This record gives sequence, structure tokens and C-alpha cells, in this order.
Amino acid sequence: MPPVRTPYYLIDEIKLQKNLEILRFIREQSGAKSVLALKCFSTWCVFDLMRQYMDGATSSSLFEARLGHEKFGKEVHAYSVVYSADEIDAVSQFADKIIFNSISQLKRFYAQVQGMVIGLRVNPGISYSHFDLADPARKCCRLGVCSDQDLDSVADMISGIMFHFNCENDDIENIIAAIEQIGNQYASLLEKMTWVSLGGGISFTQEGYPIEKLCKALKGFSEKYAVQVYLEPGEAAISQSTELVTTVLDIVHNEVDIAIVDSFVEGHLLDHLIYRTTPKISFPRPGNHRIMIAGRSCLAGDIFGTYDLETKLNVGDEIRIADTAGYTMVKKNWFNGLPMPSIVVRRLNGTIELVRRFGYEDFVNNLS
Ligand SMILES: Cc1ncc(COP(=O)(O)O)c(C=O)c1O
Ligand SMILES: NCCCCNCC[C@H](N)C(=O)O
Repeated sequence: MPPVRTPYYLIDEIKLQKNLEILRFIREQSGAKSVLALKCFSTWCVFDLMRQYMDGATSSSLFEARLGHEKFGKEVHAYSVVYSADEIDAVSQFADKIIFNSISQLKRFYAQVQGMVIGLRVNPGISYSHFDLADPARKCCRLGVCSDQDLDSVADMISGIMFHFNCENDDIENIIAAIEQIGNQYASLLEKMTWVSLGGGISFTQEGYPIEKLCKALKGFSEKYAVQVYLEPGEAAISQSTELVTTVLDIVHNEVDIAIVDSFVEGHLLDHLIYRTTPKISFPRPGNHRIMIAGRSCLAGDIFGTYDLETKLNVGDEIRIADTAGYTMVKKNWFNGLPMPSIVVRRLNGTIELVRRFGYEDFVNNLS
């Protein structure tokens, strides 16, 4: 295949498979099933691989539920912060499980969703998150039924509960304590359920994570309450599998050297702008040459970061941004009309496949 023109997202199936093997291990050791959180990653060209290791997908909207049904298969969980009346019938065509966010939505649509497995999101009021924006236990949170509301009165209407209370939680002791606390807090309700989802946000594919301890906690919970446990990994499933490959288009100087690349943060790495985090560079390697790397959009603060690299950068050099699968490709946009990164996959057998290239037609059709 001829060299692919940058920018492009490069998904490496071997790296992806490393995460998927961990999911398989968790399933074997604890019995917990995993459904992919499509909100984090919906790049379906690698679903053939992911499907072999995961039990299905979970969605946050009608379109994601449809994507799960059409492109992932297996189990499709449909959760949405709120459903409009006209979405309910459609969602029931694509999903086998529907999870309501509130008691009012559950009661309103209960008759319409007979035949589906019905669940409710419950907010245990505890969480782990470094970001207020993504903290499910933030003040006045609208996500899930809070414990002081009347859950007992609707227990007979549902067979399962979804708790999503973590964001990038790599603290095993914290998660073990939280699982135990949730068990104690909802024991009588859990005894009436057949399944419980513990949501996403657990960093169990991070290097050195004590997976056996997690498996023990999951298995213990599952056995104690006689429920099928689900996990909803987004980030953990695809972490470290993907790079954004860019090229330096210009070098300018204003107190510091600044390399301007053929990509930009707001359009191609939006999550970093939202959460004020700095992406890591996977190529060139670290060294002594300090340079600011910036994007090509009109935004003054369109800056990836300042890095110390092993080589002095020149126009035409390649720069790879690390870990750009989660909450990245799903959020890419056409701001400034700038070229959209292609999607490239390095398959398990080493073949490089250009899966999708975007052009002017895609930009035009994005609006009308
Ligand atoms: C209900 C639910 N499940 C799963 C996830 C996936 O979380 P993560 O990507 O952190 O694993 C999220 C994140 O928003 C979520 O809201
Ligand atoms: N990398 C910066 C933080 C990412 C937060 N992820 C947001 C989604 C999350 N799963 C949530 O629950 O909101």
C-alpha cells in the first residue's frame, strides 16, 4: 500500500488485542461480562476483532444502539439519560436491554418496552473521578436514581440495575470498597435482581493493574447477590491502541520554537481541550530538544503541549500523538474545514489498511 497521507488515526490491532485478552481473563476468572461503551469508541472497522472478546455493546442514544446492533452484534444494552417518546419503539428494535435513567421514564415507557430486559440506572452517591465534569456523584447530578428516592416501589418492574460511578479509576482498594458499599447499601434490592452493571471507568488494562484482585471482588459480588455482573468498559478496552499520525507543516518562533502540524486539538483531540490534559507524544522519543507542538486551526490556544524530544524537528517530520482512540475519534469535527484524519488499521497479521479517507464531500454533507 502507498504511504498514507497524514493526518490519520492508526489503530493497532495487536495493541488492542492486549486489552481484549484482559477482558477475556476477567470474564473467565470472575464471570463478569463486558459490553463496549460505544460513546467512547465506535470505530467499527475493528469490531470483528473486539466481538471475539466482548459480550456486546452499550449505548447512550438510539443511533449508538443501532450501531451496536448492526456493527457489533451480540448483546446490545440501551441506556440513555432521557428517551423521547418516538425513540422508544425504535430502540426496542435494536437493543435487548433497556436501562432507564429515572423512575419517571421507567413508568412512562414501561408498557411499551415489554419483551425487553428492563433496568434502571441507580446513582449510589459515591464516585471516583479526577474531573468534576465527569464526576457521577457531583452535586445535583441528574445521572441515575438517587438512593433517597423510592426504588423499592419499582423493583418489580426491573430485573437489573446499572451503577456507573467511576472515571479512570486505577485504585483497586477504592473499587473494592465501593463494590462492597454498593452491596451493603442496596442489598435488599439486589436480591431481587438478576443482573447488575457496574458501568465503566475502571482502568484495569493499565500496566501493573492487580486484575486478580478485581476479579475476586467481582466474583464475590456476583455470588453474594446471585446476579450476572456486567462491566461497560470504554477507555479500558481501547486504551493505548491508537496513535494520531501527523506531519510538521511549519516551524515558527516566538520566544520558543513552535512546530505547527497538519492536525489540531479542537477537531482531532477534543477531549484533551475539554479536560485540560496534555497528550503524550509516542514519536519522536523523549530527548533534549524542547519544542511546542501546535495545531493548524485559528484558535490561539490550539496547542498540543511543549515537549523535550530526541530530534530537532523540521518541516516534513512525522509526529505521533499517543493514545488517541477513546473519546477522540467519536468527537472529531470539521471546525475550520480542516482535513479530517483518515482511519488506518494495522491488522493482526501486520497488514496496513486504509479504511476510510474523508474529503470535501464529507465536510459539505456535514451541514446543509
Ligand atoms: C454509563 C456509562 N458506562 C460506561 C462508560 C464508559 O466509561 P469509560 O470509558 O471511562 O470506561 C461511561 C462513560 O461515560 C458511562 O457513562
Ligand atoms: N481523559 C480525560 C477524562 C476523560 C473522561 N471520560 C469521560 C467519560 C466518562 N466515562 C464519564 O463517565 O463521563
